[in-house]
Amino acid sequence: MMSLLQLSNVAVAERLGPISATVQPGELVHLVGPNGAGKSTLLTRAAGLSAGAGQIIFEGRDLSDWQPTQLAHNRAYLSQQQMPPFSMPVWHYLQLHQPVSHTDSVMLKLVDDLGLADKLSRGVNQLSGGEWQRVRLAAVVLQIHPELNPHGRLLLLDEPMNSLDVAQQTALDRILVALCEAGIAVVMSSHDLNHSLRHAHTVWLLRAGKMIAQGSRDEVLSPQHLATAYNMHFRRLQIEGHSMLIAPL
Ligand SMILES: Nc1ncnc2c1ncn2[C@@H]1O[C@H](COP(=O)(O)OP(=O)(O)OP(=O)(O)O)[C@@H](O)[C@H]1O
Repeated sequence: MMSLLQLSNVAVAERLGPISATVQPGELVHLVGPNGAGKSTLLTRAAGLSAGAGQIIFEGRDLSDWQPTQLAHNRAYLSQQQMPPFSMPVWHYLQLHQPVSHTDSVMLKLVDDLGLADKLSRGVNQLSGGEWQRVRLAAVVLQIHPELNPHGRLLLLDEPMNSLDVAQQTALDRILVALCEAGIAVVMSSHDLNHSLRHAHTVWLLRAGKMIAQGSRDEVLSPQHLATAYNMHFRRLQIEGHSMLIAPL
């Protein structure tokens, strides 16, 4: 089977690489590693938003051959959170990002699932940090939503759980699971190792720009690999059928 996304010796100056990895349709990849490991650099490169060495094949075509407008139909990218430097109502911001021009039932359901129904007429610069993060998430999900866009394939998310409370994190988890079940691949960075240990299909562990382990969550999030990445000696326990990582004090 052809991979959806294939990274071959991808590198960015001395900050990242060489990284080789593949992503399959419907796969949920968690990108983990210490601050400065290169997670954001890898995501922007995979999104086609920065240049560097190596090759990226997306849907069978070299990423550098894609036009930006075409790419926007097939993949969506969420950068790390910044508060908006502009003002517009939430509903308008969301309409700008969805592939259909009318207010669609998919948008209304997503807005409801993310607890934004009573914020639609609020200005985007008058939201709390977590509310603005949920609006940004709704926008990128709409961009590639399988019910609105037949071309949507890939969602790249840089620390999507930032600023979300635990209920909102769970709501987002459900949305991501449903997207993966519909065949969308998700690659997201995260600092919550226990969340990755529970939800990721695949984990890529980066340290100092290098991929030090990639594979199933159980293999990659082992105390041995984590000691190499973080220089910390985690313990892994089984609690009510779930694996959990306990950090040393
Ligand atoms: N614009 C830039 N120019 C030069 N170096 C940069 C730039 N942005 C980031 N870096 C460096 O590249 C390396 C990787 O940074 P990156 O932001 O990709 O890490 P990260 O894993 O996403 O970190 P964090 O967990 O802190 O968000 C770091 O050493 C960082 O200092």
